[in-house]
Amino acid sequence: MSEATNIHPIFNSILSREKKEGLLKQNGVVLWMTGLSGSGKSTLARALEFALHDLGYFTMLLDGDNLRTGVNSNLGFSEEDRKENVRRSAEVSKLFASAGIITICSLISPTEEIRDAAKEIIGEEDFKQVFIDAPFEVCAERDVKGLYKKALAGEIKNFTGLDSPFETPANPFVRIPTAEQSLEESLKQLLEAVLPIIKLTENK
Ligand SMILES: Nc1ncnc2c1ncn2[C@@H]1O[C@H](COP(=O)(O)OS(=O)(=O)O)[C@@H](OP(=O)(O)O)[C@H]1O
Ligand SMILES: Nc1ncnc2c1ncn2[C@@H]1O[C@H](COP(=O)(O)OP(=O)(O)O)[C@@H](O)[C@H]1O
Repeated sequence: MSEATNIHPIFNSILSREKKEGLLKQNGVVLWMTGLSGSGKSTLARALEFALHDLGYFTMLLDGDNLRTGVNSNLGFSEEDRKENVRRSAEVSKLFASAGIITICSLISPTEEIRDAAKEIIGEEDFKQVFIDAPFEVCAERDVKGLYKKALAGEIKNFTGLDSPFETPANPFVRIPTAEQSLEESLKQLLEAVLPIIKLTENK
């Protein structure tokens, strides 16, 4: 909630979103990737961005780890901080999507409440939830950054899936089971889901 008073927002620009989407020849959207650490969010987000770029789409990738070095640098991993982390990331994503950009936002965003809050900010129409699904044991086995080893040794507190919850998304736009298929198959599945919604609709 804003703490400032006497604020009078105007539309950012009189140039409409439709005009921008028309120029870019695409529909702006937020592809919201959720999943455990090590599930494959960043890997797939990067692969998707390259693939879309090669197909002529204009994209922006917002990755949780990266956002935490900048706009979210004062936040940790308590429930309150994760909520604020997701709130800010959703607000930023919304700005990019409103400029017609295909925005890939990859954050653990561990609970339904947190993801619903992101959906509320971005708007149901633009919010497409991509569940990157890999079991805790598989992520711990991959242990890309060595965080599971540390968390299981008690060196990291509030670790997602261990002493901090991760809730399975009830109704994702698409679920990508990365423990059951290759990166190439995951990317293909993701592209098949995404391409129909980003193709420019008539009259723009
Ligand atoms: N306690 C704890 N739990 C989970 N993850 C941790 C933690 N501490 C640090 N990290 C690193 O932070 C990355 C997750 O940040 P997010 O902003 O995506 O998390 S959240 O959406 O606010 O829950 C996460 O990145 P990914 O592995 O890409 O998910 C980790 O690199
Ligand atoms: N089908 C798949 N899709 C994405 N990543 C996969 C897949 N299969 C195995 N992996 C591996 O899993 C790891 C996921 O790590 P990362 O992308 O950093 O996850 P996250 O961003 O969710 O923490 C990478 O080492 C990646 O190569």
